Amino acid sequence: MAKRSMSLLGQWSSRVFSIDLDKRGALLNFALTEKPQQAPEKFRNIQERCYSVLVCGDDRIQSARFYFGLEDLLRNELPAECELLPVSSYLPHVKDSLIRGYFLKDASECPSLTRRVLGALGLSEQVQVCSYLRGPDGGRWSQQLWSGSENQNMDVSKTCYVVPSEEANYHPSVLNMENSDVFYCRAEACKVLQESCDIIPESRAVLELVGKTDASRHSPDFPVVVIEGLDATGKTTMTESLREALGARLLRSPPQCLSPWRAVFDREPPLIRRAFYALGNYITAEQMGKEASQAPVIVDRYWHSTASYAIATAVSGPVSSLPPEGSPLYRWPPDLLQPSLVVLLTLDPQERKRRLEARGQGQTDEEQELDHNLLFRLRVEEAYRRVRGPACVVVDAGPSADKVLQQVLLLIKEHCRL
Ligand SMILES: Nc1ncnc2c1ncn2[C@@H]1O[C@H](COP(=O)(O)OP(=O)(O)OP(=O)(O)O)[C@@H](O)[C@H]1O
Ligand SMILES: Nc1ccn([C@@H]2O[C@H](COP(=O)(O)O)[C@@H](O)[C@H]2O)c(=O)n1
Repeated sequence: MAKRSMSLLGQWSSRVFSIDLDKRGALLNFALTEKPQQAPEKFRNIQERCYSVLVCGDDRIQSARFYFGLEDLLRNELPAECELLPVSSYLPHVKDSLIRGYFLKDASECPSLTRRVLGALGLSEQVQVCSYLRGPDGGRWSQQLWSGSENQNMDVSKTCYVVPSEEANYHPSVLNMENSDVFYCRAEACKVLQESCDIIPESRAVLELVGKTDASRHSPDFPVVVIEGLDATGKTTMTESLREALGARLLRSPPQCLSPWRAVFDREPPLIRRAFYALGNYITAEQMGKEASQAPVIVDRYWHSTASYAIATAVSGPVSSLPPEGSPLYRWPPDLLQPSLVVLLTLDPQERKRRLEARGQGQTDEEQELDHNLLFRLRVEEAYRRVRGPACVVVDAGPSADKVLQQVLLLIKEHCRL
């Protein structure tokens, strides 16, 4: 079978498959071998009819969009008794080797419907379907790669056996984060939007706004202070108070000029959405450079937000599934202007919820996720603390607005020449 995706799949039998059993970090890992083997103990209670659907087309924009819509597509087409679990397949320690998809446990009365749906999917350029069979003794599990023919024939030459695999000491998504979730230079983020111009015409308008000058080495005359934090931690209150107290200019990232297109990019998969926010920082940086030649500048969100949300969303589970502290994934993009000080406002979750409710505004999907998923909130906050260049200074935003303001003013006095 000469499916174009085989180049991406690499050596089939060297791959590890990692099934995300829940959002709490329970990963079931298995590898493949060409010799028949007993199945891992953990697989004994998985029912007979299982499949994996991996998205592995060569066009990264199309693949990202296809994967983004795949869960809905499968839920709409498959019998309701099919359980869907996110699955990643990767070559251990090989950067950019990760392929995503879904692992499917079919408990329906109608196996032929499931096979028909998967057979049709397998014809697509973007998808690789496998089924898993229990051997006659019940102990062996084999994986068959589908040939992609209309009859859902299996390519028997691609049969492999499932064996347990060691748990990786980081989440598999870490392998593909650079230039998929986090962009460490303007050119890489621009490339994504350039590649998406045909399907997202708004990309052109964004690219036109991104300047080309490298202001990173220019040291502004006045201090630039960034205020970061989860939603409702008091960033707006703080940035407006600081503007008044210091006679400062107030900027935000993403900048106002991107507002008309933000909702469009918020509906796109991480690859495109994160590239948009990365570019927002470069536009804000240009504004910072100009404004800081005349007065102090206060910025509501900047690089720490972009990197932390992206990293924390790409992995699942507890804080330990984040890239380890000191990982280059927490570095500052060398071509992005560095602020003089970054303050991270933190808040007890209950108080944050109380303030959100008191404010009574609608929540974005990601805000709702923060509410429902304490682990996600913890990951974002920990990622904030790990980003370097400069590292953030953590301030408890629990006390009264005036007390928190006084504390931040003190920090500005300590860290910046005014
Ligand atoms: N120190 C404080 N004590 C009590 N309430 C506060 C304090 N700071 C801000 N608030 C209130 O909490 C709510 C959220 O604050 P604010 O809008 O400044 O947060 P934010 O971080 O900018 O939120 P978002 O990122 O969602 O826009 C507002 O109603 C604000 O008046
Ligand atoms: N510099 C930034 C700013 C924001 N984001 C993303 O936007 C969401 C939060 O924005 P709010 O307007 O609600 O404060 C957050 O989910 C981030 O994903 C970003 O990436 N970079």
